[in-house]
Amino acid sequence: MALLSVKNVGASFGGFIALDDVSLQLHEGELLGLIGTNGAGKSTLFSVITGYIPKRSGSIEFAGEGIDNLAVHARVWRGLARTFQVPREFSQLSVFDNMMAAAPGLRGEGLLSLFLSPRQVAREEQQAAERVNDLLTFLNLAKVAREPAGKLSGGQKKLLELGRLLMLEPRCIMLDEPFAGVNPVLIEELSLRIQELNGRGMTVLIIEHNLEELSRIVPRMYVMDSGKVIAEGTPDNVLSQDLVREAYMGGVI
Ligand SMILES: Nc1ncnc2c1ncn2[C@@H]1O[C@H](COP(=O)(O)OP(=O)(O)OP(=O)(O)O)[C@@H](O)[C@H]1O
Repeated sequence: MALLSVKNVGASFGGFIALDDVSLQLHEGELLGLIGTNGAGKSTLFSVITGYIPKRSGSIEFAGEGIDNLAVHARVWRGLARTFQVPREFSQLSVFDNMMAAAPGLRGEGLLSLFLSPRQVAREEQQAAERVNDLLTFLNLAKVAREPAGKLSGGQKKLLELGRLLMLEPRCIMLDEPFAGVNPVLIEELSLRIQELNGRGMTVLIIEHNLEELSRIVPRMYVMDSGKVIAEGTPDNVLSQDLVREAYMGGVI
């Protein structure tokens, strides 16, 4: 069954058509790739799915329900969460505090906390801190937990971004170029973590320009060009198609 179903979606910026009749199915538990040349519309599609950019036509369903009218945060509550090409960490805050800031529903400093007992507030924070520590260990970031996030390498920032996403306890994660600006050792690390998450049942959709690494880990991918989906299938099948080879540098992939 499709967890995420994008049907005939169109989107434009002024008169420019960025998405033209795009359809895509992401199955529960799948690890799916989305590739395409610069400006093909991949990030725009992520933004439309997550509600950052309105669509002009078509429909989007998540877990069997239409989400077209939901705001960004309401889509996140349903379990749909994304990263951005450029990580958005709070550079002055520690890695640990960046993770804590992503914890949903912490009421320690909210008005609601006036009606909760201090013990209840402390328990919630304790639970979030335990989750942060578990995730930092999983992501191999425990050793830099007290460092300011701005000091991390490009790859560690991507791992932190993934961690902040996982704090939301999503059902489906959408990663926008997770390997961009990351050294080969950390690409391997990130790749393993993504595969491990998927092995535990997480549904994953990845936009990536590193076709070699992506092809190694995803069983299936879509290809976009000029706002349209031009191919779908296994990496070997897709990357050998003439239309795809033409889109990529006139035939050289
Ligand atoms: N906010 C915007 N306003 C106007 N045009 C935009 C906007 N965002 C994207 N575009 C245009 O829409 C097209 C698709 O952009 P998009 O970022 O979705 O492509 P992409 O496939 O993610 O590319 P890349 O791989 O380079 O990130 C591009 O021509 C881009 O210039």
